[in-house]
Amino acid sequence: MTGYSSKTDVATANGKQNGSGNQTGENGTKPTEFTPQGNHAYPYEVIQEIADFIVKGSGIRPKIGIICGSGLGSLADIIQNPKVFDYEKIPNFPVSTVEGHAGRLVVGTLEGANVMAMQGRFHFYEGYPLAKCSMPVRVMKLCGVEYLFATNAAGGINPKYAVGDIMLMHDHVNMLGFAGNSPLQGPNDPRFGPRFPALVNSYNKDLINKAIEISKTMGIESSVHVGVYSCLGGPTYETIAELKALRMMGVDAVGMSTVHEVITARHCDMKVFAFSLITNKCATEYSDKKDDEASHDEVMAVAKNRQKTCCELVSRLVAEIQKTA
Ligand SMILES: O=P(O)(O)O[C@@H]1C[C@H](O)[C@@H](CO)O1
Ligand code: HPA
Repeated sequence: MTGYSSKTDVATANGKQNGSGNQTGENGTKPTEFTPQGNHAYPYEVIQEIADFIVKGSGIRPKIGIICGSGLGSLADIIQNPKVFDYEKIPNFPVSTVEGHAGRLVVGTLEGANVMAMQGRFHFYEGYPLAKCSMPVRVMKLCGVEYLFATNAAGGINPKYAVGDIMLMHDHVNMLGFAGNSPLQGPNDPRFGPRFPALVNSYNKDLINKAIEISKTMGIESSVHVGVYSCLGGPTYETIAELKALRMMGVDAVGMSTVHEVITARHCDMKVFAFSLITNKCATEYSDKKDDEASHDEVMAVAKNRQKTCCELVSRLVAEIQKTA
C-alpha cells in the first residue's frame, strides 16, 4: 500500500486521542491508522476493510448516507434501531475535532430505509487533506450506499436569504479546486470511478424537486431556496471583499465543507442531495457593526433552532425514496 504511513493522526494535536487508550484492536489497541502522504486517496482495500467493519458490526447494508452539518447532529438522532460507532473505534477512521460534530457513525433505519449517518464530518481546516475529509463517502459506497445526503451550515450571501432559511444546493463553485486542490488528486482507482469525472448535473434534480414539494406540504416553501454553494478552506470566515467576489460569481451561500464530499460521491456514481442551513447573513458592504461578524456560537444556535425542520425534511425525502424503491 504505497502513499501511506502509519503516523499518528493530525487531530491528536487537538486533544482527541487515537494513540493508546481509546481503541478496538485485538489487544485493546486501535489498528494502525493510515495517513495519506500528500493528498492521495486511501487504498481501496483500506476503504473495504472499514466498510466491512461497519456492515458486519451493524448487520445492515445502508442505502442512504447522511452527513450532518455543524449543529445538525440531530439528523442522526432520528434513526431507529441505531448501531453507533465512535469514530475512535473504527479502524483507520479520522476523529472529529470541531464543536457540533460528535464523531459518531449511526447505522439503522429511517422511514423503513437502511441508512448510515455521520454525526461529524472532516474539514480541510482541521489539517486533513481533502482525500481524507471525503474518505467516508467511499466507505459509504462500499457499504452499499446509493444516495448521499450532505448537509451543512452556511453563511447566506444572497440578500434574499434570511437566517434559518434552507438552500437546496443545485450547483457549487469549488474554490479549493480553483487553487488546485481536489479529493481526487493522485493516482485514480477505476474501481471507484473515472479519472476525469463530469460534474454537471451533480445535484439530483428529482431529489431537489421532491424536496421542494415536501417543503410546500410542510408550509416552509417561502424559506426554502435553490442555490449555489461555495466551499472555502476556513477556518476564518470570509472578508467583505471575498464575499463581494463570491456574490459576483453567482454564489448564494458559503461554507467550509460538502463540495469535496459531493465530488467524491459523484466520482463513484452516487446520487447526491445537499442542502445548506443559512445560519448567518454575510455582510457584503463595509460597516462597523459587530453584528456583521460570523461566529460559530451563532451557527450552532441557529442550527439548534432549526434542527426539527431539517430532520423533517430529511425524513420525508427518505420516505419518498423508499416509496419508489
Ligand atoms: O460542517 P459544516 O460545513 O456544516 O460547518 C460549518 C463550516 C465550519 O465548519 C463551521 C463554521 O461555523 O460551520
Ligand atoms: N462562512 C463560512 N462557513 C460558514 C459560515 C460562513 O459565514 N457560516 C457557517 N459556516
